[in-house]
Amino acid sequence: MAAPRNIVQPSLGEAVSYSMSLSPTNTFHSPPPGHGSFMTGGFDLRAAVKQLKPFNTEDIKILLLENVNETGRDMLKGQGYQVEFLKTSLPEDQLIEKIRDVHVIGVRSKTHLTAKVLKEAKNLLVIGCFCIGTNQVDLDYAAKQGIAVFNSPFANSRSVAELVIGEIISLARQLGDRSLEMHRGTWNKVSAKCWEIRGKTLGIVGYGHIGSQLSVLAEAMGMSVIYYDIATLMAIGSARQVPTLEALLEQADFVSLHVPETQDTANLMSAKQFECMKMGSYLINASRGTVVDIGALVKAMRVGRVAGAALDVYPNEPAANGDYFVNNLNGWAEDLRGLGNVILTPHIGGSTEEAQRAIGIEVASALVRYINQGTTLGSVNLPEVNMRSLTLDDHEHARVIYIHRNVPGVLRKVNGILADHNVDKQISDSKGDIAYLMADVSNIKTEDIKEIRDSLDALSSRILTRILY
Ligand SMILES: NC(=O)C1=CN([C@@H]2O[C@H](COP(=O)(O)OP(=O)(O)OC[C@H]3O[C@@H](n4cnc5c(N)ncnc54)[C@H](O)[C@@H]3O)[C@@H](O)[C@H]2O)C=CC1
Ligand SMILES: O=C(O)C(=O)COP(=O)(O)O
Repeated sequence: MAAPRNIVQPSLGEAVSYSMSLSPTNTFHSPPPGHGSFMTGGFDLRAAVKQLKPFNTEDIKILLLENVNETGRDMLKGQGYQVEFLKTSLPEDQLIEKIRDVHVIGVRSKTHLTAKVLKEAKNLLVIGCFCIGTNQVDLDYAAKQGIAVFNSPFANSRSVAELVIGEIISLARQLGDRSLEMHRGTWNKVSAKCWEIRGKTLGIVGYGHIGSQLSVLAEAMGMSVIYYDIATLMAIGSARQVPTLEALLEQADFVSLHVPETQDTANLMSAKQFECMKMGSYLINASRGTVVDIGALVKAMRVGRVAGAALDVYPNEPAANGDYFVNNLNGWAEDLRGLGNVILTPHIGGSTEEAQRAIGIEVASALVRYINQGTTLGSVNLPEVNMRSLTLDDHEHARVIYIHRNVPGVLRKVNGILADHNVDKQISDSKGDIAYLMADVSNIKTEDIKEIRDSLDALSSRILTRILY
């Protein structure tokens, strides 16, 4: 395990603690519980974050990859941070080179922040996933380094659900093929094996944010909805949960996958599962490429078990736009391209103006709150800790943040260090092996801050110490 770290000023190349002063004009108030949206219960997070204006924000270096929306970019730049923006992801060697220098990185689904990459990120405080999925980040490793990870849990769910509705109709009517034929100059008017979707059964695998949203839209189109999920979940409308994946596959005319990428969902749809599907049924995958065994899908289509498929996601997606589908997918790409009624899209499920704008605001807001206030609300890998804002009209206040291993006796030691100071408020929580403590201390002198920091740094439980003042 890498040595514990303070926040390092990268230009110095040596480990020095990072401190941040907060402007007396700061009027930010922490959001109420029920986070997750930038507008929560009448609380306008965008307006609140706008008012945050800490000193020295220009010391914070941020790298934004994969064309993060300008709403997010603008919000971060508005804080005074140094923001470098790239439209694409980066190959691993270039990513490692760049990540060494930054305090914050913003990515989408293509950038793999593995333990190997994060090991080099000595200054990294926080990762923003400007998307739903967080499978591209080694969340455990990040937590063990005291690096918080935030995402946007549902800002693009509707966009994905709408795309799937479009694909269900497109597959049922063979729209992709008819359009391609017309582009090539061929008029081919057919009705054989073209269907209405009204009255057909949609089987949704994974009934979370996207699956349940899709359920509502599909019922409105006259479909019957069944779903399979590892959790027992409340059915929306007239939808019905079925006990097994096989039960769903045996009944559904259309199967749509909405599970996360996990060990359990790898090749969830393989030869055995395709055999359970109804003859002439359809498959849609807008979840993750690893969920479907492409070779097995091709074979199931060749024997007519699957009459059409729409794929938005693939194993090993490329870092940038360009040639991809040649000699890819373990050699199955050519087969897939040669099949009729297959809709192939380049991972565009969440790519709408609405979704990207909302994600930009939501994730950038979480980053600003974390950088400036230490608030972990919405973090996917650290305990969620929220404390009302620092008292900002008095410079003799400091916020102590101590991320540590969750072992016995830490609070006694930390409170021993803080014992002679005036602790206004304090909160601590843990998630597995990692614990997060915040304490606001008043009437404190600069030399006291250094002493507190040095003492906390000396504790064997320490992962990361930050002091904001
Ligand atoms: N194509 C695209 O552009 C997009 C793709 N996605 C993908 O869609 C996935 C789902 O997104 P959400 O609905 O927001 O996630 P969610 O977390 O709200 O729902 C996922 C559901 O899958 C269930 N699940 C997990 N493992 C399962 C298994 N082995 N079998 C059956 N059910 C299982 C969970 O219990 C949960 O109810 C994301 O993880 C992401 O990978 C998300 C957004 C855009
Ligand atoms: O939100 C997600 O998980 C997605 O799959 C969308 O990814 P993207 O932001 O388009 O790289």
